[in-house]
Amino acid sequence: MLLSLRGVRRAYRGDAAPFALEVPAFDLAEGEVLALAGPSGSGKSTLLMMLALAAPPDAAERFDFAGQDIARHWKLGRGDALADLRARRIGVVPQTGGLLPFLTVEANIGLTQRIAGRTDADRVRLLAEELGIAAQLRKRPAELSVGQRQRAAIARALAHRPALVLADEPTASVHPELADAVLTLLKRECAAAGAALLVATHDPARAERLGYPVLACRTHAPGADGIARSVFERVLDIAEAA
Ligand SMILES: Nc1ncnc2c1ncn2[C@@H]1O[C@H](COP(=O)(O)OP(=O)(O)OP(=O)(O)O)[C@@H](O)[C@H]1O
Repeated sequence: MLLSLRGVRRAYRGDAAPFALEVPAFDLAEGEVLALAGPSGSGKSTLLMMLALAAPPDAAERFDFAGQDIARHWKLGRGDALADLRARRIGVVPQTGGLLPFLTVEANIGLTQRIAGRTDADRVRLLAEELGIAAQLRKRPAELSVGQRQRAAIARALAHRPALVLADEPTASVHPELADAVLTLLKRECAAAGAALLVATHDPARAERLGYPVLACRTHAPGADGIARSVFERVLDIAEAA
């Protein structure tokens, strides 16, 4: 199993609208694809940030990723181990590309490789070809169309051969035909690279139509304690689910 979480929780407290994300159980196998669906404010980004090892859980009975005990790393303050895992094993596709404006498209795509200490110019070119942006490699991001930027962001997320790609609403800022293309390319490239893929989306119907299994969260209005809750749950072990 690439990712296995049990009894994980992350909460935002404070007087105004406290919120808790609860993950009683969540499994994702190597190379698996999944769309995470839920209304605005249901905690999709919070879950992705935690899975990107960028935000700690408040509680975690188990949080394993790529054979490592993430709950223990957080508990021991092993920021170096978390950063190293993030750099080598995780790719992120942000909502609007997130490319660095002062680097060429080629350097932007190669950035994840440089951070992971694994440069491979051939792979950068191959990904750019597969994603139809090979002619754009010498340009800066501002000289690309929105769709080309999103494709460059997909290439960058995969350039260092991560085990897991996380995409937070990667189609939120593109028009509908392009949204289909982005989701299709993302799935195809992750499959080709053997990477697992998690995509947060407002639009589960589109994801489903394009062949993504969809995990919908359960949302609960604030109870007596005033805390709104969202629950993401998915168990792959049949014995455990029974
Ligand atoms: N830094 C923060 N401090 C306090 N509350 C926060 C913080 N970040 C998010 N929240 C709250 O946590 C809840 C979940 O937010 P999150 O961004 O994870 O939802 P989302 O499903 O990704 O929403 P959207 O689809 O609109 O992007 C929301 O109620 C939000 O107001």
